[in-house]
Amino acid sequence: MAASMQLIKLRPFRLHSTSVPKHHSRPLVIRCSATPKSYNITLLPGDGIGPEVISVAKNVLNLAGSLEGIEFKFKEMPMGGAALDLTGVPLPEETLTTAQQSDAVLLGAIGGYKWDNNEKHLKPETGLLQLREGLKVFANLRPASVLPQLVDASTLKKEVAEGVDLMVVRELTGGIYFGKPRGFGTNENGEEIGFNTEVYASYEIDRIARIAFETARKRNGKLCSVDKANVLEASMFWRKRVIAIAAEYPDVELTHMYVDNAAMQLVRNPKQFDTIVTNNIFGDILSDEASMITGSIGMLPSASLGESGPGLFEPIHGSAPDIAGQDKANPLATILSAAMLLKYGLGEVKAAERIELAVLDTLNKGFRTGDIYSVGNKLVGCKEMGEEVLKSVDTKTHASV
Ligand SMILES: NC(=O)C1=CN([C@@H]2O[C@H](COP(=O)(O)OP(=O)(O)OC[C@H]3O[C@@H](n4cnc5c(N)ncnc54)[C@H](O)[C@@H]3O)[C@@H](O)[C@H]2O)C=CC1
Ligand SMILES: CC(C)CC(=O)C(=O)O
Ligand SMILES: [Mg+2]
Repeated sequence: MAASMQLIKLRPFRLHSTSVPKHHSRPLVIRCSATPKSYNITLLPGDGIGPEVISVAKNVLNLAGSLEGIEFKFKEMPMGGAALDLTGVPLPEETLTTAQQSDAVLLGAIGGYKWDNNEKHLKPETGLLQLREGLKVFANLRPASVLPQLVDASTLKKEVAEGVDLMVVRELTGGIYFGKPRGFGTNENGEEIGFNTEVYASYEIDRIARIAFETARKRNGKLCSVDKANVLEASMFWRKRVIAIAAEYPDVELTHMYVDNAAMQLVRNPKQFDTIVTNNIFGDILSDEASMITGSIGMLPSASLGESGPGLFEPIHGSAPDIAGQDKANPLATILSAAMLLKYGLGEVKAAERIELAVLDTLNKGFRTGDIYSVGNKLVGCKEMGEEVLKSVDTKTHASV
């Protein structure tokens, strides 16, 4: 297989400042690799399948690193429901401080049935929002590409799915998930209500728009901004700011689409899209939708980056309580998140590519977890999939895949 078939079609970059220079033609490179290389990684396994996929991804990260002369010091901290049970809060101060002081953070997933319906208490999900806010990781990159090995796992017809290669750039620390006022109350008729607020300031839109334009420029120069500017003032403002920032990127073709149409177009003709930029909630929803084009939500990794400090890397899926503890989870999304950690978080591109190639090799050999299984392949569990990827990390190089 050609070495050019990258899982993640974007050169590494680090988000430097809100004022990215005009017509920036070089990748915003991270740190130079100095020897000996040692990195502190905070591991946040969380809940449900989180610990299962983190345990596998940690081993893969460790091996890929060691083969490239990199040492990792891992520190595992409680987060989400596990932390709520242990400490009474979903993001203990020590967890946040450890994460902030590390070189990168790898998260499994949080949440589950056990903590549903506890309106009075903090939810595991509150901890995740606090973590993203605490790390100031406003830019969430969610690549979604259909691998040739998994075309038959896509929910779409072969000819529609083949070759899909998208990047969703999701704003991660603003919008309705963070807007105030929020809460429960009563309306003027005395009826109970729940309410949230969608609010975006210009600096929040400008900085994510610049990241999206930079991303599109490094890919194929096409950016689609998804909003609901026909109805929502926050979206009208979003569109106005994206258009203003577009003046800095005359080489990038900008289009706009309403989110309802985008949801439909994604499954009608996904190849019309390359880079999509959108707000927190629309990006959350559209990336889950895009995952099924690629075969499974168990395949999609993500990188959340800020202007400085450690990045947060996590699969886009949740804690999957329906399959937790059964060794059924697909660990590839988390393994690929570890590759993104190496590439975008640490600038360790070679080690990242080792992981990407190992994933492709494992799929080439026919290993499949249940979510991406098709007849003729070998059905494996989370652990065995991890072991197979480990074997491939050990043996595969660019030349041999
Ligand atoms: N970043 C995070 O930690 C996230 C946490 N959540 C939380 O996770 C809990 C469950 O949420 P759901 O809506 O059920 O979403 P989910 O993503 O956990 O699961 C949705 C469906 O996808 C399947 N699935 C997810 N990951 C998989 C994997 N790696 N391999 C195979 N199948 C997989 C699940 O079995 C389930 O059928 C909730 O408490 C939710 O708030 C949801 C999304 C993100
Ligand atoms: C669990 C939520 C806080 C967010 C979510 O679903 C996501 O980021 O994908
Ligand atoms: Mg989500």
